[in-house]
Amino acid sequence: MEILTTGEMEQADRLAIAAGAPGFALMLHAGQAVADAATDLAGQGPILVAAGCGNNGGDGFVAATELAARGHDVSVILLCGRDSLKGDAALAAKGWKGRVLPCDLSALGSPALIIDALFGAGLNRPVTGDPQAMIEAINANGAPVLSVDLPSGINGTTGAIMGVAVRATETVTFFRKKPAHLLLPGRIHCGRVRVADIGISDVVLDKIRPATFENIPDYWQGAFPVPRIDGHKYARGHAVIVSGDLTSTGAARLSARGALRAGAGLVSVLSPDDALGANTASLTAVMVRRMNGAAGFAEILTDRRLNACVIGPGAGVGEETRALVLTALAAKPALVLDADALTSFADLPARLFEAIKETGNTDIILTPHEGEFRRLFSEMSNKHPLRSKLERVRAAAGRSGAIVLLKGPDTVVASPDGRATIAANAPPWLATAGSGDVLSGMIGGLLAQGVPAFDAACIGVWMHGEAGHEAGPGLIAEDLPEVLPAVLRRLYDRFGIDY
Ligand SMILES: NC(=O)C1=CN([C@@H]2O[C@H](COP(=O)(O)OP(=O)(O)OC[C@H]3O[C@@H](n4cnc5c(N)ncnc54)[C@H](OP(=O)(O)O)[C@@H]3O)[C@@H](O)[C@H]2O)[C@H](O)CC1
Ligand SMILES: [K+]
Repeated sequence: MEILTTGEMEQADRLAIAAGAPGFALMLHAGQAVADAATDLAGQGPILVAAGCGNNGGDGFVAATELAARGHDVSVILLCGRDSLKGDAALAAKGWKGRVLPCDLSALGSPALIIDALFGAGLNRPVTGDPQAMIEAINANGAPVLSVDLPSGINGTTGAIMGVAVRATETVTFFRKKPAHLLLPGRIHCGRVRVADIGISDVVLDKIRPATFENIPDYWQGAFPVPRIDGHKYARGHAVIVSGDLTSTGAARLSARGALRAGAGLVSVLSPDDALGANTASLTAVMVRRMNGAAGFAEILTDRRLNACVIGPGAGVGEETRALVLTALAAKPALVLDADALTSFADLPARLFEAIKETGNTDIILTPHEGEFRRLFSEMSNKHPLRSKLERVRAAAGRSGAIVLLKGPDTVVASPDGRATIAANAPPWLATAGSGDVLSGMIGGLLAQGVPAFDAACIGVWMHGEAGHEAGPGLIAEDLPEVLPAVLRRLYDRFGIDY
């Protein structure tokens, strides 16, 4: 499903109006959708609408009018004088026949529901003064809150808090989600998110051509790899995972198991001499192969059947790992660079990015967490506090020439071609030691099966999140590969694949 920035949403609005849908009709639909959600939340109790001075407030007036017509006890507080309302908002306020209370915090009372219609897409600066006091009072009130379009104070495009923001129980947005409904901290402030149809046709998307999508199976169903009845294990690729030395071999084994469970036909751990014993003693279906430094690695990779490679988990930071990465880049298998493979280039990012661009290989994925991202992409990290995670990852993909996957509760995957996805399905307990190692292996396993890199990254992230839910609280990284069959089974059912 497409995600629209507030600018793109305005464009959708304009295109719909140009195609014959009156702007006020859109507002009427929006207000009705808010009223429907409010009825579900408030039961028969009194409802307070806190309205702002723009069209978000206009939606609030329409909802108030509709709810009163349905027999609810409704009151409205307005941030500004009624006379200062303009356009559709003024029209909506005319339809409201009840009293409008002045912006007095004591007027909030003890409603069964507060409808937050203070600011939506038009928020353009930090919230101060009366609106700030109103938002703080709404948060302190204790009543459930239904936000119109966005929790007031949240920037729709970045998900950032503009000084202070409403904490909603539920948010009703219109036509499509905005980045703030998925990116943190916005997502936390939204509560449940409902997307309402307000009469804008999907045809407008042909003109807007959005490049951001929610990372859900519908988005990548066409790229999802299904083993063929007439296939064999060699048709499902051979992923190789580079192991660290004797002191750190577990990460590569976790990664390898992730690759195998994600469906790679064959998986090998490439092991330095000193770690051969440790690796062979603890692997069964995954094979182990001796690898002596970058020269040995180059020789192994001359076998083109080894079509996907993961470097980074437990690899160690320094010149040796840099050499392995440059060797893999030259050999051109599909490649996941994670953890130490990224940190090894923290002081020489340009060297990595130039090598990536020189290969012409488009199947390269960098999978940093926030710390690794900051080290590798220091020029596009948190210097601009209002630059969103989405924008930072897009910029990093453009700069590096690789797919960049920035992990977190709102994992963003971006491609140098501009496409990006945001995932919202990861449970908090997924943030545990070794979890990222399994993810890199799962993506390697998908690459081995010939899935294009951007899709492999998106599928891997989504399945990893689902595996987190499947294993549940208390999960450790070892659980993740073991619950993948259950995740895959549900996907097969969802896609209608026979098995
Ligand atoms: N897009 C659609 O399809 C539809 C959208 N609807 C609803 O409309 C809002 C967007 O309405 P808009 O009037 O553009 O903006 P807001 O209501 O969010 O904000 C109103 C004005 O508030 C001022 N502002 C901005 N930031 C602050 C601040 N921090 N403190 C005080 N005031 C602020 C700003 O005006 P200025 O002149 O003061 O700059 C805003 O313009 C959308 O979210 C939907 O709810 C339609 O009803 C349905 C179709
Ligand atoms: K709002």
